[in-house]
Amino acid sequence: MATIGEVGWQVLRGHGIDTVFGNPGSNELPFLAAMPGDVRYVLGLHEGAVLGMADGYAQATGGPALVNLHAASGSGNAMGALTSAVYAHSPLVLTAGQQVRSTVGQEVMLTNVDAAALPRPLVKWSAEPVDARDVPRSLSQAVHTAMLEPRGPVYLSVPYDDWAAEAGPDTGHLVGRRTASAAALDPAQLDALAGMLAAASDPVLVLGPQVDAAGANADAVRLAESLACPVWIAPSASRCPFPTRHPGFRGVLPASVRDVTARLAGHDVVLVVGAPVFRYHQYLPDDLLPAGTRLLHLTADPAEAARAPMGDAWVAPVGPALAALAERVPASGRPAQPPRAPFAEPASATGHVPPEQLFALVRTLAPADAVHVVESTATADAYWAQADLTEPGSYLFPASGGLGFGLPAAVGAQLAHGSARRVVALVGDGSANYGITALWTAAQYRVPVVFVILRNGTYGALRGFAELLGTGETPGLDVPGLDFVKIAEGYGVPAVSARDADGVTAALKEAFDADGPRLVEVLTAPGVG
Ligand SMILES: Cc1ncc(Cn2c(C)c(CCOP(=O)(O)OP(=O)(O)O)sc2=O)c(N)n1
Ligand SMILES: [Ca+2]
Repeated sequence: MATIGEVGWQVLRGHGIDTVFGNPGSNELPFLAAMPGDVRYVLGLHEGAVLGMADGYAQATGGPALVNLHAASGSGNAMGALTSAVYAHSPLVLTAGQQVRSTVGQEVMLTNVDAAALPRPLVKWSAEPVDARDVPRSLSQAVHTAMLEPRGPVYLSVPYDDWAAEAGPDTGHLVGRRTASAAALDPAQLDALAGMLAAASDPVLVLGPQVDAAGANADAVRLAESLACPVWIAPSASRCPFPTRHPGFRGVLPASVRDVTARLAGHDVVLVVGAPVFRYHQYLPDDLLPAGTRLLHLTADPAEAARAPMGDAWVAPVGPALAALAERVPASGRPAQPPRAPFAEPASATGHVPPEQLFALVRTLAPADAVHVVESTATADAYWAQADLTEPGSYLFPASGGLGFGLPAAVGAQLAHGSARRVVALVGDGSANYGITALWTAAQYRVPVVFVILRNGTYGALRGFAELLGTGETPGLDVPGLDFVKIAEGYGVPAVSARDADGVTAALKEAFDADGPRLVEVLTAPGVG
């Protein structure tokens, strides 16, 4: 008779899972011993990097992505990265090894106490099967739950003696099982939405990560062109759902009530698609909407619809809904949006490369369809001023703002894209440290990410918040003395440092020509310590 481990892996392989991101402990070894030979194990040196790699991989492939962590300590290390995965609706299947089932109650070493409670509320579902014979069905439930709308991470803790147990006779039904999210807006709902948009005198679209995750960017363009309206990306953008050089594109909405309301002023109808309403960040209170503005909200996530503080919401997968609205909404007759102004020539400096100049160099030197994984938190305006993103899946940012996403997610995304698309990571010298061990995985597996570290010697975004909050010069705002060339080389990634445009140009050209990972440290501020 087959073992639980053999059948469990048959269930996972039946879903096309051929890669595991992990960091093992003794509790995980029996699961890994049963792993089929055609499954790739990608080792990360810290579980935060493991989770971040899996998140980048899942967002690039559409998922599911399998993660294997070590009991409570490994799961705990991954929690920071999980705060982004849950808001990114990333379909991750987290598995964690548990001590021998009969010893858990006495809390022997490496017991994951109350394992299913540990990752909540950062997962859609969390469980530890009450009997070894339920492990294969629980694995099946985990994959289906992660992939059904709204997608999201799940967690399954499995006592390590379960894997050798004998599987029951009925597990064969699990391997071929398929589930699908079929809910959609009905014709009356679509007609009502299309009617409100067509009747609007000055509509505006606000698009979120679900649009890009659904690959519905082109339908968003069709709808925007029918309406001849401006288009914003929703605040705290974790993906880019609309071509940034399209005439209608206006940028990313700022992340405060006051500034969102100011940007929406004058519009009588706002259609938000595929984003929460809204992921504000800076606390600057004001009216939630301009007077006379109606907000319509379309999302796949019922929780986003329910918790929004204003507007009317419809819950359905956003891809089919956008396509249907693009079909239904007639040309408005308004003049098309004027072409975007050419890129501004960014300022240069002596002894360092200002961020906007760096982003302009990346735009001109990276492949046109490069995937940008960004985690440089004080340079967003400069980045979007120079962004030329067209394809779906071109941009990833930590969805919860929890740092440690950038370097690992870039490795995961590049593993997903293979030779089809290059991934460039644009990460601050503060953020880089939270996921730095991903450099080792990139080196060991020869994952050709181009890592660009923006070195300004400070937590720039916190300096911005200190100004906003009037907290002055608090401790913990500067990160001097970090040598990312030595750090990178210590993890096996060839690296150079550059402090002028010629140096950056030469380094990026070499990096994008390389068949392995490269790191380019760029001094982006004067007098960096
Ligand atoms: C895990 C974690 N720790 C701390 C923070 C707080 N934090 C920190 C420490 C930031 C500074 C990031 O500095 P950077 O060098 O990466 O980029 P900038 O210099 O461009 O801000 S932004 C921010 O929200 C966070 N978001 N996530
Ligand atoms: Ca910095």
